[in-house]
Amino acid sequence: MDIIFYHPTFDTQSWLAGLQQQLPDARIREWREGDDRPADYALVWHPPVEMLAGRHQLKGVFALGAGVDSILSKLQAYPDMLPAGVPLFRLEDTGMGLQMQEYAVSQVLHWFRRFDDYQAQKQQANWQPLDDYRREDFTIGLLGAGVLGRKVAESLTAWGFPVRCWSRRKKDYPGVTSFAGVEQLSDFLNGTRVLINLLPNTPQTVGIINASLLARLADEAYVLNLARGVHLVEADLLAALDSGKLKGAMLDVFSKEPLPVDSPLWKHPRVAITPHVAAVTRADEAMAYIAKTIRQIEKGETPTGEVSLQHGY
Ligand SMILES: NC(=O)C1=CN([C@@H]2O[C@H](COP(=O)(O)OP(=O)(O)OC[C@H]3O[C@@H](n4cnc5c(N)ncnc54)[C@H](OP(=O)(O)O)[C@@H]3O)[C@@H](O)[C@H]2O)C=CC1
Ligand SMILES: O=C(O)C(=O)CO
Repeated sequence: MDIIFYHPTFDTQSWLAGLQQQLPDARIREWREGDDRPADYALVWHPPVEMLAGRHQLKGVFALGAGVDSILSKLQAYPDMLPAGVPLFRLEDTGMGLQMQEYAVSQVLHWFRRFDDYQAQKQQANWQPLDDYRREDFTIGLLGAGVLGRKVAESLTAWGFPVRCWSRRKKDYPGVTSFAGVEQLSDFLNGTRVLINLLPNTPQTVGIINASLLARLADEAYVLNLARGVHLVEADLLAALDSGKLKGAMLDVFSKEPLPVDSPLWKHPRVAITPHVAAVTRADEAMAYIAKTIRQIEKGETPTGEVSLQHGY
């Protein structure tokens, strides 16, 4: 079996070596411009169109991340990039679930224990105990309840917070109230104090966190965007912070990355920023997952993790 690999920033040699250990019988090579030799599988991130176009013999393409929006948007522009019938897989969790849990739990607790207020008081040398927040007033709402959203929901129910989720299809997760579809979005938002976004970037979800959505959250709400920058209308977020509707926001992803130095988000006292690091691809776990999936395909089994081109995630 032949496998081609392309990632613009990963350490290609260590990936090739690691994959070889997982799949000792495979011939694995870095794809370089002009390489049109046969391949059974392609492992990619931001692939050049010519890497995949015309490769009808591929048995699978693996995105080296959880979100496939960059590949699918390229596919919109170049529909022949992924030959018809070739399945596209993405990374399901592979260590990202735990990272998302760490991020979400630490920030929710930061807001719940009012560390943002105490930090502001510290600037004024102000020694002033504040009223505790109550868990029942701190409902967490997860936009997106897939592989990562579910993990984050689990970690927050474990801390005793009321947790609800919103997805396309209804969920039955222990301790989590499920809302599904656009018709239940308002009910989901009503009373949500901390909104955590883990949706995929699709035509239906772009710009979903906008002024009208923010207005429906509980007062003094918080927003944690862990998914994609295009989900959030940054100007609407700033307006909601300045009006007092929102108390704080923590953003890992931005409509333009790196976030431009002149973005007002950098200077806003109630916006915290991380540079798209909420959950990164863990090489060992990703390689083990890809190898397992390839073995399943080779045995004629149906693995999970295939992207629905119809739904865009
Ligand atoms: N910041 C970072 O470092 C990282 C960000 N990400 C982002 O997180 C996203 C989520 O990842 P993951 O959990 O693995 O993805 P999944 O595909 O497993 O989950 C997506 C969830 O969104 C729901 N959904 C999709 N479209 C809609 C819609 N139109 N209306 C309502 N719900 C919808 C799905 O509903 P249903 O369950 O019904 O299908 C599902 O619950 C990725 O797409 C990526 O963009 C991922 C990794 C790292
Ligand atoms: O895997 C993804 O989709 C990411 O955003 C990684 O940072």
